[in-house]
Amino acid sequence: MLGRVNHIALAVPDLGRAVEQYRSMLGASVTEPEALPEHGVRVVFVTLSNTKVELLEPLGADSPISAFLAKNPAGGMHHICYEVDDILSARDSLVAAGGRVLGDGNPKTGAHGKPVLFLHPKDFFGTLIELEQV
Ligand SMILES: CC[C@@H](C(=O)O)C(=O)SCCNC(=O)CCNC(=O)[C@H](O)C(C)(C)COP(=O)(O)OP(=O)(O)OC[C@H]1O[C@@H](n2cnc3c(N)ncnc32)[C@H](O)[C@@H]1OP(=O)(O)O
Ligand SMILES: [Co+2]
Repeated sequence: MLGRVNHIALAVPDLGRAVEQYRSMLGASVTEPEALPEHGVRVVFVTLSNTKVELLEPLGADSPISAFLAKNPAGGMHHICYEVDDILSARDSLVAAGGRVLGDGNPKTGAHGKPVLFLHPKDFFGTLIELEQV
């Protein structure tokens, strides 16, 4: 079912400071910030030769990353995103195996304009998983 690692996401308390730090201290190539109200985040991507690092800052009162940042005020690793060929078939086989798909179970359009779903971290050893159809 799983393909490549599409991205690893870090929740950060201050996106501007995180971008500056990645650029100045690590010499990283970082995309311009984008607000994604449907996901409750502002996001940039650090582009690497083999994958991407997604930096996330809360957007709006109901951001899904606010509780995580309250528990981890300095920021931290928030999720890992795996690519799948067919997200609906991946969802259906996960649910049949007893996995929990978050939200209403229907894919949303993610940061790359592709369908995404999230899987409960308690089903995967404390790691939130995002699936992205490529
Ligand atoms: C940019 C768009 C898109 C993309 O295309 O890449 C994105 O990546 S958007 C990223 C943000 N969106 C999401 O995270 C959506 C899915 N997330 C959720 O539905 C919720 O955040 C959650 C995972 C269900 C947690 O909900 P919350 O209300 O925060 O519940 P709790 O705080 O009670 O947490 C329950 C339990 O789970 C632990 N937890 C929470 N978040 C994580 C995490 N990221 N990694 C590991 N564990 C996590 C939390 O600590 C609680 O555990 P206990 O304290 O032991 O009960
Ligand atoms: Co993501």
